[in-house]
Amino acid sequence: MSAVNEKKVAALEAVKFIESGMNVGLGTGSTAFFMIEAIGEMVQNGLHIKAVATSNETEKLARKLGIDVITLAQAKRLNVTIDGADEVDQDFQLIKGGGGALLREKIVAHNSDLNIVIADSSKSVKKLGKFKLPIETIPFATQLIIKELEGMKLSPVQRLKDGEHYRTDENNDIIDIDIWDADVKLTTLEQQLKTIPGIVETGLFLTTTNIVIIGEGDQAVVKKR
Ligand SMILES: O=C[C@H](O)[C@H](O)[C@H](O)COP(=O)(O)O
Repeated sequence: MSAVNEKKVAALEAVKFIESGMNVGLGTGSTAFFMIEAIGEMVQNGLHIKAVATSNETEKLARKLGIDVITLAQAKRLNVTIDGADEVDQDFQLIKGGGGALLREKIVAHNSDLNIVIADSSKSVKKLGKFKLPIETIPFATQLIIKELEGMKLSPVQRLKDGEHYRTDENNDIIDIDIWDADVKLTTLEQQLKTIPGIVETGLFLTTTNIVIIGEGDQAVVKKR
């Protein structure tokens, strides 16, 4: 079975956790797409939920499918959030942000009682870091942060789109860094990065995930923390 279908297998398992009356966080990306599509269908069939979107793209899709989208402030707290990941390890740690949505995704995950991550089997790794870690930076500081990250031997590369600097929904930059050979623990690395002024957030999600659902062929493998 192709990776695209494994994404759908994981997504369809995850939406079983959703019940009427819930506030639901909607992730971003090609895996989250299948989850949003499934929720749209459930709403058509009578499910009543309110949703908070982690990106403009997700919000647009959700509204198109008839899902009631509210702000995080209106929701106050989320019952469950379902989101994708670029990599997930055995300890429920993630790299996210390949699609540039890491900042809102991390805020939504932090404000959610239950965080479910869905992925195809290619995303499941023993060690995080083959995927370059995205970090979101304030444009005013980006070039100096790149110099600092070069000094930390993290091979920073500013993300581009159509030859221009990529801009997030919050109008920030993304720098992708190589953490594969970083000789510090991920928690330490996260702390080090967050102390650099101008780094708004990193794509390391180390503690928020409660459930990981991996599509393996036509099976959904559910792992609970
Ligand atoms: O910024 C994007 C998000 O973190 C996505 O959830 C992540 O990049 C995985 O995306 P996809 O499901 O398209 O591989």
